[in-house]
Amino acid sequence: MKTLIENVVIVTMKEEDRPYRGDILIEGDVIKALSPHLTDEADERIDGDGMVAMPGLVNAHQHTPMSLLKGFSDDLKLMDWLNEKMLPAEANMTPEDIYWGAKLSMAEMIRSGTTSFADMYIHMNEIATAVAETGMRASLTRGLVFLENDGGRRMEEALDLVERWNGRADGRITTMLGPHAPYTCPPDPLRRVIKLAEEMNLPVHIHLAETKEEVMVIREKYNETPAEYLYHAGLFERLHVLLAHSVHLNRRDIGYLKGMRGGVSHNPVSNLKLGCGIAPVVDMINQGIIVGLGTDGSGSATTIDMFEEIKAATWLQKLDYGDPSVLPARQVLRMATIEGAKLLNIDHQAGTLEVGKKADLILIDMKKPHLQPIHQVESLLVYGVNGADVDTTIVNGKVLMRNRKLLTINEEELFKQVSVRAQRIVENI
Ligand SMILES: N[C@@H](CCSC[C@H]1O[C@@H](n2cnc3c(=O)[nH]cnc32)[C@H](O)[C@@H]1O)C(=O)O
Ligand SMILES: [Zn+2]
Repeated sequence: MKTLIENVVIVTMKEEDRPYRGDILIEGDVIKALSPHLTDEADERIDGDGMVAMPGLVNAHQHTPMSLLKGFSDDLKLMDWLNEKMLPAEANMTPEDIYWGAKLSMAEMIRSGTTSFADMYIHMNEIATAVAETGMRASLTRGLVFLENDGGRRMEEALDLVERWNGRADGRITTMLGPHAPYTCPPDPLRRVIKLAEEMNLPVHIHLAETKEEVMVIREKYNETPAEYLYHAGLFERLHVLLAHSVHLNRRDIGYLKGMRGGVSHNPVSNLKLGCGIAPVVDMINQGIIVGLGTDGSGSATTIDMFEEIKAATWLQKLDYGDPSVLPARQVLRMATIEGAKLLNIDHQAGTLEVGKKADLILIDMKKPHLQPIHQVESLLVYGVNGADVDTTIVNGKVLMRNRKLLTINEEELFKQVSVRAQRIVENI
């Protein structure tokens, strides 16, 4: 199958490239050619006039089934929100609920230009099934909490996910191990997970230093900062690690992360809404730490439109530094694409438009009052575009949305399922 996208403004997101008008040839699941003018025959042609083509966005931190909990308990502090609302609601969720909640998030992500995501949750078999069906690319993790017991069952589920799904769905699914956070993982189980991840050659996905409260709790328990705690457990020695949040890091903490494999998912909308603070994004980047963007679950962020994260990320750093030149448009776009792909360990496949990479790309319709005229495409992509401007979403060479119509998800059925399920889940909370 060959698809030719013609006469489109191409933003490759490669360091050395600048936007240019041209054609893109997709053959099977890969980008076969990118050029100002192609003359190839194709089975399908897409007229790209008035559109911008860019790499699909990478959402580096998600809890997809939490879409069922959006708007249910806003304006609370993180620990109250988590312990009193989210965890009891999660206890009421059946595997089928998880499947539909995950699908709801995927519908929203495809609609707003996200092509891959990193997910940490429960009932991962159902999430993986939804990924296989919707056609997205994902890195999946069973969250591991070791508070009231040794987490044995959770560990078994984590390994079951790896065994069943790593490398599956045409290679679109990969897996990580997911010790949930410093405050839910005591030293012994944390070290066990680290050792296992090293033996199995799996990356690790974990929350870090999201709130001031967390810093206090870890100080009381271990007389360390959360970053020190992970460092001394050996997390940054060999493993590829995806750290979510990393809001409250001091200079020494950033030093511990320096040179690590993997990096940080910055989730500014969730941090803003939960009043967590402003992550030291520019300081981390200056130390060579890779920083990508994520939404966190819709339970906290409400919407999972990565274009909102793009705006929030750059606005926050500009405000924090009192300097509009920090995190310029191009850099924040790279965070949402290639840097995120590095975090998911899929940068050999995704994150830029390049011949030989998988065809994960989006077309953005610029024929809108808020996106005309076009002086600098990259500036408009950051400060102007929102998720609803995405016209077409392609993952692994397959078109998942065209002219804003979803092709792998039946939305009518989806909305029916989620409204009934969402009601039931929160009934007694
Ligand atoms: N609670 C599960 C395991 C963790 S899955 C991932 C967890 O992260 C939780 N979560 C979602 N957003 C956040 C956040 O911002 N910080 C910390 N945890 C979060 C979410 O509610 C979910 O429980 C169990 O008992 O087996
Ligand atoms: Zn999270």
